[in-house]
Formats: sequence, structure tokens, C-alpha cells
Amino acid sequence: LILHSSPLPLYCCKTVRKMKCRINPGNNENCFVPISEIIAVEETEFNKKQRNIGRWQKMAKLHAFTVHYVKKARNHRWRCSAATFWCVDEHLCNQWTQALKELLEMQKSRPKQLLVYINPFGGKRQGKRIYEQKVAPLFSLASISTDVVVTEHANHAKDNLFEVNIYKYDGVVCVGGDGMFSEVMHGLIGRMQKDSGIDQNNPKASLVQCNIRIGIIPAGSTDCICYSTVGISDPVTSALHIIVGDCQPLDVSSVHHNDTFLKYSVSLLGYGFYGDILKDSEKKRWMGPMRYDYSGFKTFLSHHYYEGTIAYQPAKHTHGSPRDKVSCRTGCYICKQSEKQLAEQNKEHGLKKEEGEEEWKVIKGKFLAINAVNMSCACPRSPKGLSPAAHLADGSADLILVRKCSRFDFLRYLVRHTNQDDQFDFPFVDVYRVKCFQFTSKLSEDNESNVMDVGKKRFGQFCRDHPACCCNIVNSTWNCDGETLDSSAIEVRVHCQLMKLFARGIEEDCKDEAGHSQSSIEQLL
Ligand SMILES: CCCCCCCCCCCCC/C=C/[C@@H](O)[C@H](COP(=O)(O)O)NC(=O)CCCCCCCCCCCCCCC
Ligand SMILES: Nc1ncnc2c1ncn2[C@@H]1O[C@H](COP(=O)(O)OP(=O)(O)O)[C@@H](O)[C@H]1O
Ligand SMILES: [Ca+2]
Repeated sequence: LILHSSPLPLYCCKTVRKMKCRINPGNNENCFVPISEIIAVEETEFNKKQRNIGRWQKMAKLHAFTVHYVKKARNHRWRCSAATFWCVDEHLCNQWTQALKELLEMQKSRPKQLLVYINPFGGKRQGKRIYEQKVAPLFSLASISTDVVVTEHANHAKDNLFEVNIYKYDGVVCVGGDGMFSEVMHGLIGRMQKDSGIDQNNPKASLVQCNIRIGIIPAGSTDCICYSTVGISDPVTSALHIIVGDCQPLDVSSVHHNDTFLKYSVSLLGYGFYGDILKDSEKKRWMGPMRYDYSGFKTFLSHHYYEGTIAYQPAKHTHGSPRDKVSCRTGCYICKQSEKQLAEQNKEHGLKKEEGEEEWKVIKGKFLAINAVNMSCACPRSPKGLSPAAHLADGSADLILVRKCSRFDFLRYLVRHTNQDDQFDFPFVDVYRVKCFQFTSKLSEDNESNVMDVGKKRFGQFCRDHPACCCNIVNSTWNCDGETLDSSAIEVRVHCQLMKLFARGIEEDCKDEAGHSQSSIEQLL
């Protein structure tokens, strides 16, 4: 569809008759809108008070329709814009409206019925207002019907997803932060496994993919999953990605302790620095999103390091590497290739045999932070994220090990998350692309080998109370997408594209496009 602003005529396919159009009054621009980015088409009561219609007004009764469409603004922000077309010929007007509505009906990936969960206490406690004022009117414009649940307690959404008939919905929307998303994801993935008779406690189980997409309306404190998959944390942009029916597959890591399922993770699984920030920040929830800066500063000063062992299997199926500077973008080639490669491997060998045969690499040491990320973890605090070249759907995670170093060096490392410098270019930082890993802390190793020393434990407690001491005897906790895990010894496995989001990944900037995509391919070859 090609929309020309007044006074140019509008043409579509072979139509020779003309209609006049009005786009964003006062804005004399041409606008090319793919059908896939039209939000709705409405018959319009023509308002005679509208300006700039000149002699048309005097001639006859005018007939009009309005096309609501996605307008792409800067920094990946989407807005809803409208163009009104008018003419004197009622039949012509109806033909256009009908034709456009039929084209919209043919967009099969668009959701018609959604289940919405709102966390009224996430972030700055604006979830309900954001949904009602910014999102619900757009869903109604796009004729999407919704069942809305405002949660009353933690785990309300997750438990509810085990009870409702989820199969009647085209998607589930969560209004909140990463924690709220995590809850909805656990509900959906858990429900899929339950309905398929898969035991989540088996770390080696082949999990069933979840085809019911999740949409995230950001209203939390970090909103890293939304930012890393859309390019911005903006409720209207996310609502529009849901309306046009975008689909972005996502890797999910399963986390087990012995043979007990603990949690799934899609963004950050962090021990040490990010685990300690989370634990401290939970007590300061009343501070809102600021709690992370407060606890971040405190944790930075405490400078605790932790001793432990990591064993991992490198992700050999994927062409990318964490330091190749090839970012995951819409339609990512590396994600597609990796998915194919994994599927072929699994067909040939079967999952168990292949994993059993491959070597494990083992690293022992003292670490300030151990971070495993399934995606870049870009967020407003760090627009390039913890691992800028991590991929959303390549079946791997980036394992970042930050060894014991000085406070000054750790600060230099943190600052590089906010500028263009390479945060992996330090002798005390290592990064690996992995498909699974295990971690055991020194403390639990000692406990397991029955050399538990009560004195040591007490000493650990004592040191925690004295921030100047960096003693490593106590355990940290794992931060799993913003939730703490009970166990420090864990076993993690990445499940390639286990679920799908209403998103399309981050789109290349026009300026970027030619240069970047070509150099990505060149680098690969
Ligand atoms: C000196 C400045 C350094 C800035 C470094 C910023 C790195 C930020 C990376 C953030 C990665 C976030 C990964 C996502 C985690 C979320 O899943 C998860 C849950 O989100 P939700 O509450 O929305 O449900 N969020 C979190 O765990 C919070 C992570 C908090 C990151 C804040 C870090 C602030 C660090 C400040 C250090 C200050 C040092 C100052 C020294 C003078
Ligand atoms: N009604 C509720 N009352 C209390 N906690 C809730 C409620 N609804 C959801 N939660 C929990 O709140 C936690 C944080 O929510 P989230 O939306 O991620 O906000 P934030 O980004 O501020 O952490 C989640 O773990 C979720 O389970
Ligand atoms: Ca990944």
C-alpha cells in the first residue's frame, strides 16, 4: 500500500481512480506501509471541521476511512499513526475499506484473543495504569479480545496458567518486569510439559516447545528481556509488536540441583556480584528500580569473591563466538544456522549420546562474578548488555567468568558495560559460548566431602558483617532472571528455541544495515 499525502493521489495496485488522503495533518510526507504493519482500518465519520480540504468540502457528501499504521521512530520506538482518505464516491470508499480489511484478515500470525497478567506492584507500580491507558486502547483498535487478570500475590499468574484453558488463547501478555515474565514463562512451559507427560526434574529430558507466544509490556525495574528482544523498553512499542503478530524464538536454560528442577532462565543467571545485588535489593523493594543502584553500590564496595568449580561443554554447533562482535539482529543468520545444526546433530546421535561423548572443560578459581546469559542482557542501564554478541535463539549461552581482581579493575570492567570498549578485554575476564555447565562452590564441595568445618562457617558469617574483608568462605546465591535460587550447586542446560515471544529481535538501523550485515557474513566466512 502506498500512501501519498495530500495533495497527491493515492494509488494501489491497478486502481486508476483517485482518493485524497490526509496523513498527520501538517506533515507533507510520503509514507510506505507494508500491510503487515497496518494496525486497523476503520470507516470514518468525515469531520467537516478538518482543515485543508478546500473545495472538496463544498462539492458533495464525503466518505472516508482511516488506516492506523505503525510509524517507526528513532531508537526502535514504534508509534501508532493514522491516515484518513476521503472521496465523494461511497462505493469506492467501501471497496477500499473492504479490500484492506480482507488483507488484514489474511495476516494469520496476528493474535485475536490474549490472556493478560498485570503485576500492579512491579517497577514503579504503574503496571495497571500503563496497561489501561496505553495498551488496552490499541488492543481494542486492533479488535483483539482480552481476558485480564490483575495479580494479587506472587505466583498468581504461574498457578493460574496451570488451571485455565490456555489453548483457546493466541498468546499470553505479561505487564511487569523480568520477574513477572519469568513467572508467566514458568507457567506456560511447565503447563506444556505437564500436558505432554514430561518430567521437568529430569535434567536430560527433551522439553516440549511452547508455541503460545508471550508478549511483554515493560513495567518493571530492569526490563532486560523486553529491551534485548525489541531494542527499547516502551509499552506502546511492545503492544504494537504484539498486534502485528511478531514472533521471536528464544533459548531457555533449565536449572537443576541433583535431580531436582529449580528454575528456567532466559536472561541472566548470575552468581557472586549479581546474586548479591539481588539478595540485598529484595529488602529494599520499597525503593523501586533505584534499589538495584543502591544495592549495586553496596555490593561493589563489599567486593566479595567466591571459590568454586565450573565445568562446561562448549557450544560447537554454533558459528558465532562471544567476542566476534556479530550482534543478533532481526532474522539472525547465526540463530537459524545453529538451530539447523542442532536439529541435525540430535537426529543423528540422540541427545544423550552426544552430550555424554563430548568433553567437559573444568575451571577452578576465585570469582567476583559468574554470569551465564542466554541473550545480550541489554537494558537501559547498559544498552549493549553483559554479552553484546550473545544470540537470542542459537541454543547457547555465554558464560562470563570474572576472577578475583582489585576494586579498581572491577570498576573498569563494569564501566565498559556502558561505553564502546570491550568488556571482555581484561586478563581477569573469560567468556565462553556453552551449551551446558555445572557449578559447585568450594563450600558445598567441602560439605559434600564431609570436611564441614563449623568454625569456617562462623568465620564466614563474621566476615560478611565487615565489608572491608573480602573473605570467600560464605556462599553467594544465584540470581535467576531476578529470582534467587535456593541452591548454589547447579546444573544448567540450554534448550534451543524452547519458547516464542511477540517480538522480532532488534532491527538493524538503516545506516547500519548494508555495512553490518555484510561484515557479519564476511567475518563468519
Ligand atoms: C559504574 C556503572 C556500572 C554500570 C554497570 C551496569 C551493568 C548492568 C547490567 C545489567 C544486567 C541486567 C540483567 C538482567 C537482570 C534482570 O533479569 C533482573 C530482574 O529484573 P526485574 O527487577 O525487572 O524483574 N535484574 C537484576 O538482577 C538487577 C541487576 C542490577 C544491575 C545494576 C547494576 C548496578 C551496578 C552499580 C555499580 C556501582 C559501582 C559504583 C562505583 C563507584
Ligand atoms: N500481586 C503481586 N503481589 C506481590 N508480588 C507479585 C504480584 N504479582 C507478581 N508478583 C511478583 O513480583 C515479582 C517482581 O515482579 P516484576 O514485575 O518483575 O517487578 P520488578 O521488575 O520491579 O522486580 C515477581 O517475582 C512476581 O512473581
Ligand atoms: Ca542464546
